[in-house]
Amino acid sequence: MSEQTNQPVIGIIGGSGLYDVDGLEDKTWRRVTTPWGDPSDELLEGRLGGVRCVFLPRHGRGHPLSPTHLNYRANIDALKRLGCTDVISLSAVGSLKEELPPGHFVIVDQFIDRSFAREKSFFGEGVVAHVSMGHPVCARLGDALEGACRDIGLSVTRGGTYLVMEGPQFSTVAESELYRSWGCSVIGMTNMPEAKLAREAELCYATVAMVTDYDCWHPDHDHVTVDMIVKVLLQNADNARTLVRHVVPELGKPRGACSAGCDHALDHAIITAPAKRDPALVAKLDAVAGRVLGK
Ligand SMILES: CSC[C@H]1O[C@H](OP(=O)(O)O)[C@H](O)[C@@H]1O
Ligand SMILES: Nc1ncnc2[nH]cnc12
Repeated sequence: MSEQTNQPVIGIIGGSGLYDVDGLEDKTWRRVTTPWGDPSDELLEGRLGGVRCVFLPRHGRGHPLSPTHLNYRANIDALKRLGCTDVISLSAVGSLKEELPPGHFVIVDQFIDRSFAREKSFFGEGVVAHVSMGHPVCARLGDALEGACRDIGLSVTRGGTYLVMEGPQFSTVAESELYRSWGCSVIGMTNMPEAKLAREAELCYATVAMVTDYDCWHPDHDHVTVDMIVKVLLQNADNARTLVRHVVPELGKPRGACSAGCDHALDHAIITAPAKRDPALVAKLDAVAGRVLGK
């Protein structure tokens, strides 16, 4: 029999417009410190349908943090440190395809990372690791999210590529058209390096990309503005909260090891010989890689 994850714990990262979740029992905001610095905010712990979950507002409550200035490593470490096994990313995105209108949800399955001003790995000098990113999204989580969206009647597409831009400015028309020519479905500023770090931390990760606008390429729609995004976000955020209430009890059922292998991503990733490892970095990796490095 496969290894049991007896008690899955569901992490939820709320993006723009999502600074809390409702329906949580026994909830407390908890400050978490990590070796990588401070996460975006306190983390909200509680239970949904008896399942433990942990919510983190990606940009902090009141949205003080821009995509470039998020401490992605601290956010993922904090979720792992609190015992999360699965992470759902809820993110506002622009649409790069006609058939993905505002209000539509996309369970993306690929990313193109064009961010460039961020710390992208927990590893480095003293402990070098290369994890596989061929399939950056946990298909098991994606299945559950797709099923839950359909159950509650949301308009959803399974699969698609999320282009991660650095921002904070929105794209030029030439950039938007370039990403369209690459076949990308949606554009946003936050899901990388988040997904890479989740993989390094052996967390199952999947994104619900919630379309707010048509970016700037569509001849019949105004170019994206924050005002435009916020208007659509309110409805998207309500739908996302319903989705969370629906999917968390499902994901919290006891299960075997992740069928997609996310929880063993470090099995063959670390190349630095034990004798050459930097003890200070090994210590910082206690939550993220304690399973393979020893606590
Ligand atoms: C406020 S609109 C632009 C902002 O919204 C998205 O963030 P998130 O993924 O956290 O919802 C987008 O990536 C930008 O950061
Ligand atoms: N058009 C867009 N570009 C980048 N990030 C976004 N988030 C929401 N809409 C966006």
